[in-house]
Amino acid sequence: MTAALTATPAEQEAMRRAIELAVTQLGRTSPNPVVGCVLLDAGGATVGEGFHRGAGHMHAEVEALAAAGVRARGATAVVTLEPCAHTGRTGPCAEALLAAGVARVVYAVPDPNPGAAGGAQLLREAGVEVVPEVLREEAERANELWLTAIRRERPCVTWKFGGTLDGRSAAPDGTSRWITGPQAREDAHRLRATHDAVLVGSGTLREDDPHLGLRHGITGRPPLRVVLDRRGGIREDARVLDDAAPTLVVVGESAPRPELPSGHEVLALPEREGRLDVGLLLDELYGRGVRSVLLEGGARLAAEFAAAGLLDRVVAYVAPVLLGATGRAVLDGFGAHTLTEALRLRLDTVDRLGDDVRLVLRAGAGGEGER
Ligand SMILES: Nc1nc(O)c(N)c(N[C@@H]2O[C@H](COP(=O)(O)O)[C@@H](O)[C@H]2O)n1
Repeated sequence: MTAALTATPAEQEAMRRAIELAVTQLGRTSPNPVVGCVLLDAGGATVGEGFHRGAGHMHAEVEALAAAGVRARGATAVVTLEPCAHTGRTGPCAEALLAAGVARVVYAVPDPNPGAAGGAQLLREAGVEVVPEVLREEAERANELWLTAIRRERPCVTWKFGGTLDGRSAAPDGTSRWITGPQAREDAHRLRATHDAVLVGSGTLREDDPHLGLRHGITGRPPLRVVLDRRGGIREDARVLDDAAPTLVVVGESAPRPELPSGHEVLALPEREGRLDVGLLLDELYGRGVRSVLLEGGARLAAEFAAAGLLDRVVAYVAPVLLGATGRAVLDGFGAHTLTEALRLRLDTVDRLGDDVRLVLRAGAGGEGER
C-alpha cells in the first residue's frame, strides 16, 4: 500500500519534464496557472505530453490525453498541479482522466483554488492510485506567482531594481544609464515578460518616460502597463500611451481624468493622506485577472508596498559600483528606526550576470506550501 504512494524514478523524471513544459508558458496563462502533464505507459515510456496555454484553452491533462489517444488506457498521468474537479471554462480534468482509463495519477501541488480543488479525492474514490506532492518544491517554484496570488487573494507583487553595491539607483543629478550591464538589463526584460502587469509611480513616469514594453527580441503577451498618476498629469505623448500594450492610468478620485488614446483606460481610486491606496489598486487588478505585478520604479513606490506589507518577492540586480551617500537610494520613504523594525527577506537564489549579481528574495509571511 505504501509503495503505491511513492513515485518511481521514471515518474520523477516525468515530473521534471512536466515542470519544464509548464514554465514555457509563464506570463501567458493568467488568470490561470502554468501546468504541465506527461502520460507514461506501464513500461515508463512517454505516450503523451501537454501544457496549459491559457484561460479557455485545454488544461494540461486534457492536452496530454489528446496526444496519447488510446495509449492513455492504463497509463500514469504525471501532472504539476492536482487535476481539477470543476467545470469552469473547460471540463473537469479528473473526469477526463477517468474516462480515458488512466490507472495512476502522480501530482506535485494541491490546487489551492477552492472552486477547482478535489480532483485527487475524486480519483481515489474511483479506484485510481494517487501519489501527491511529488517534486512539490520544484513545481511550487515554477508556479510561484500564481500560487502566491491565489493564497493571498491579490496579485503576487515583485519589486525589481537595479542598483549599486551601496544601494543607489542614480547619481544626484539623476544619471543612471547604465549602472548594471547588458546581461542584467536583458534578464530584467525576461522577468517583465513573466508578469501580468508592470507598475510605475508618477516620479518615474515624469522623469524617465518609460515604455514598459517587451524588447531585446523577447516575445510573449506584453504585460498590462499600470502608471500611478495621482494628479492626472500624464502627457499625451507619454511613451506608455503607444499601442504596444494597454495601459491603465490610475488617478486620484478628485483629479481631472486625462483623455487617453483608445486601448488605454483611466482608473480613479480614493486617496489617503495624499497617496493612492496601493491595497485597493491590487484588489482592482486581481478582479481584472492580474495575478502578478512587477514594481519597476521608483524608490517611493517600492517603499509604499514595503510599508503596507504588500511585497512578496524582490529581484535585485546589484552592480559593482559605489555612488556613495549623495546617490539616490533604491528605497525611499520606508525606514526602520531600530533593527527589530527592519524588513527581513529570505534569500532564494544568487546568480552572476556578467559583472553584476542577481539576488532573488522572498518577503512576507509564509503561507501553506511556501518555503
Ligand atoms: N489541473 C489543472 N490543469 C490545468 O491545466 C489547469 N489550467 C488547471 N487550472 C485550475 O482550474 C482553474 C481554471 O480553470 P478554467 O479556466 O475555469 O477551466 C484554475 O484556477 C486552477 O485551479 N488545473
